[in-house]
Amino acid sequence: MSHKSAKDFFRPLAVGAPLPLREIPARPSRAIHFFDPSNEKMAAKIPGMIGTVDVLLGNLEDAVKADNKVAAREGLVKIAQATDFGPTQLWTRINALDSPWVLDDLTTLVPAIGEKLDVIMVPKVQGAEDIHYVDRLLAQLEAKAGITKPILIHAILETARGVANVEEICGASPRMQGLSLGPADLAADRKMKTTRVGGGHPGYLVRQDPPRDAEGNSQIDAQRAIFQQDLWHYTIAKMVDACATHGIYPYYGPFGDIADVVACEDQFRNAFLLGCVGTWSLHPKQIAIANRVFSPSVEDIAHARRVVAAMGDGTGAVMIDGKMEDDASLKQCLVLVALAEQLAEIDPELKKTYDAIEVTA
Ligand SMILES: CC(C)(COP(=O)(O)OP(=O)(O)OC[C@H]1O[C@@H](n2cnc3c(N)ncnc32)[C@H](O)[C@@H]1OP(=O)(O)O)[C@@H](O)C(=O)NCCC(=O)NCCSC(=O)C[C@H](O)C(=O)O
Ligand SMILES: [Mg+2]
Repeated sequence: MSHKSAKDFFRPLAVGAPLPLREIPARPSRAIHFFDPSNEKMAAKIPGMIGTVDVLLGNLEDAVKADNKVAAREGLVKIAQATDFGPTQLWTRINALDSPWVLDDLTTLVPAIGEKLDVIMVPKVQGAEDIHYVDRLLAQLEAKAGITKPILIHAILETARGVANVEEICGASPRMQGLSLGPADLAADRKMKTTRVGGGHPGYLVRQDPPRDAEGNSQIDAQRAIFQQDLWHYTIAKMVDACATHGIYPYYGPFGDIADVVACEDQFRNAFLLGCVGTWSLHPKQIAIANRVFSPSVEDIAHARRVVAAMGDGTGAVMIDGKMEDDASLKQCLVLVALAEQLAEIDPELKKTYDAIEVTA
C-alpha cells in the first residue's frame, strides 16, 4: 500500500498541482481505440472517429517503431492541439518507465496538451513504486504548466509481478483510473506458451471423461467432447476484484486476430460479464464490436427494469417469470440500469433504443 497516511492521500504532490479527485468519474469507455500518431493514414482518420468511439488513445509504446517515437509524440501533440474531442476522451499510452523515451513523453505531453489529456496509460507496471513515480512527476509537471484538473493514471497488468501486486497498484494513488490486461507481454513474462495476442488457445482445454464399456473399462479412444478454456480468466477475475475494491475500472486489452471478429466478440463478452467496463480496439472494425458488447442488451435492461419496478422499496422477495428476485438481484439489476443511463447520455442511438423498452408487469 501507499506510504501516505489517509489524511495526506488527497493532498497534491506538488505545490500548485490540482487537487486529487475523491471519486473516479464513471465515464463510458467501452472501446479504447489505439492509433499510432506517427502513421499519417491513421492520424488522418482520428477527427472523423470523434463521437463514434468513447476513447481515442494516441499510442507511443509498443507497435510504434523506435525510429518513429519522436514523430509519434509530436504527432499526438499536433492532433490534440488541433482537435475538439467533444464527448470522446483523449488518452495516451506512454513508453515504459525504463525506456529512453518516457521522460520526454511526459515532459512534452503535459505542458503541451495536459488540459486535453484525460488519462495516461502506463505500461508494464510492476508495483506501487511505479505509480508513485509517475504520480509525483505528473504533479510537478501539472503545477508548472498550470493544469487545472488532475491527469488520471491507467496501469497495464502485463508482468507476473504486476499481477501479484495488483492490489497495491490499484490503491497507490488517487489518480488511479483503472487497469487493462496486457496479455502478450504478460504471456511472455510468465513464460506461457501462447504466441497469440489475447484470446484463447485450442490446446488449453478440458476433455469429457471417457465412456466405460460393460465391464467398466475406460474407452479412452472413444470420441469425446472437448471444451476450450479461457487462458485469461484468472487474471481478469483478479483484476476485476482489485479494481472494485479500490473504486476504479477494469478493462480487457488487445485482441490481435483482427480478422476473427467472432472470437473477438466472445473474448470481449467474457470480460463484460466478469465486470470489465471496456476493452481495447486495435482496428476500426473492433470499435463496433466493443460498443455492442459493452452496452447492456435490450433484454437485460427490460428485465432489470421489471425487477426494479417489482421490488418497490428494495426489500423482500418476489417471483418474476418463475424466478426469485430479492435485494441482491435488485442490486445486480441496478448495475445494468445505471450503466444504460450513463451510455444513453453520450450515445443518442442507444438512448432511443433504451427509451423504447416497455416495462411489463
Ligand atoms: C493491425 C494493423 C497493423 C492493421 O493495419 P492495416 O493492415 O493497415 O489494416 P487495414 O488495411 O485493414 O486498414 C484499413 C484502413 O484503416 C486504417 N486503420 C487501421 N488501423 C487503424 C487504427 N488503429 N486507427 C485508425 N485507422 C486505422 C488503415 O490505415 C487503413 O486506412 P486506408 O488505407 O486509408 O483505408 C493496424 O490496425 C494497427 O497498427 N493497429 C494498432 C496496433 C496497436 O496499437 N498495437 C498496440 C496495442 S496491442 C499491445 O501493445 C499489446 C499489449 O501491450 C500486450 O502486451 O498485450
Ligand atoms: Mg504490452
